[in-house]
Amino acid sequence: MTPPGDHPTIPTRKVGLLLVNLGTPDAAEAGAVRRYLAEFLSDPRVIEIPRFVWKPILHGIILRTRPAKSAHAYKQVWREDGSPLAAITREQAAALQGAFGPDVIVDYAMRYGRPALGDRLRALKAAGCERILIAPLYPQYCAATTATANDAAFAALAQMRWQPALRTLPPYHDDPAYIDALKTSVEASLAALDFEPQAILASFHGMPQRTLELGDPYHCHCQKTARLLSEALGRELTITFQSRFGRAKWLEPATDTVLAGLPAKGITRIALVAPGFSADCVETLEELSIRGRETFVAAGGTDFAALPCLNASHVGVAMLKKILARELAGWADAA
Ligand SMILES: C=CC1=C(C)c2cc3[nH]c(cc4nc(cc5[nH]c(cc1n2)c(C)c5CCC(=O)O)C(CCC(=O)O)=C4C)c(C)c3C=C
Ligand SMILES: [Fe+2]
Ligand SMILES: [Fe+2]
Repeated sequence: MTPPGDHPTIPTRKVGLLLVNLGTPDAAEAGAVRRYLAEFLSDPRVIEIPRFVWKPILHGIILRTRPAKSAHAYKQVWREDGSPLAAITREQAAALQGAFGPDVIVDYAMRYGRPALGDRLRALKAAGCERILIAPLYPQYCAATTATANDAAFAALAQMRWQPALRTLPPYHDDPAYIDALKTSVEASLAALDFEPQAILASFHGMPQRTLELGDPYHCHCQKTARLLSEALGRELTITFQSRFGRAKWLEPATDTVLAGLPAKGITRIALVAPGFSADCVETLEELSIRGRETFVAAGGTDFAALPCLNASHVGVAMLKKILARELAGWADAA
């Protein structure tokens, strides 16, 4: 039977896989950084204080002072193809295209900035995806990252008459495939160094201490990843938390404080790994690799190496393929 003229077109059935990362400015310029920070830091999942207290601070102080400082940081790590975080996430999506068979369309989005999560979700739906796996690429669950990415996906669905079925990637902080990929990557990076580190630091993005008390599992997930990675490597790891923001108490010990204190304890040769970041970004390339090194050397350190994240490396992509294939089970078989 021919459908009536106003009947919606029904595209071929597909499955969508949307990789999601935090977000990043469109350019390493104060204006673009201000737009990005305004969106990011207005998210109540990120800043958990009453809006009437936070808004004047954000608009009266932070957005007047921070963009220029952050733009300077972004300028130092910016690539020809854009922000490292967006460029690497794009590479990860490209490397996974076709990995789950011809009926799975792989795309990527940013929670803040572009490509916008809602836009890419609607594009997958328009391409015929009746089932979509949202994959926030955060190994350790955190309300400020994982939950807000999922919130944005559900908010986009709330606007749809004909919704796709949705799955979300659970945290993978203790997944053997993830720990194994980290171990392989860290061992290869260590083998390429021209010095023998006396200590390895595992630096995770920090969070306000209060979020731990409110029940966020992030701190425990970081501890477990570090313990499992340390066991896999057969050597001790010192866990630290970086990127402190604002005046509240954040998780400790702080990466910069530890870096400044190690040489006085006779530790002058170190390697630093950032297992919580699935892609290198301003927080690893500028805060750790550039400023972290400066802090360590100024305190008397002699040898410093910030190891690369898993990124779109062979082991990194193989790990993503494994954990994503499991979440796509019943929807699509890995090719
Ligand atoms: C209160 C502020 C912040 C919280 C909470 C927070 C949590 C959090 N962030 C990441 C991962 C990333 N953060 C990145 C940048 C970044 N983070 C904050 C603040 C908070 N993050 C700011 C202000 C910025 C921007 C950079 C700057 O101005 O210093 C990035 C990199 C983005 C990029 O463009 O490269 C990532 C990735 C996690 C995992 C997390 C909670 C666990
Ligand atoms: Fe952050
Ligand atoms: Fe930072």
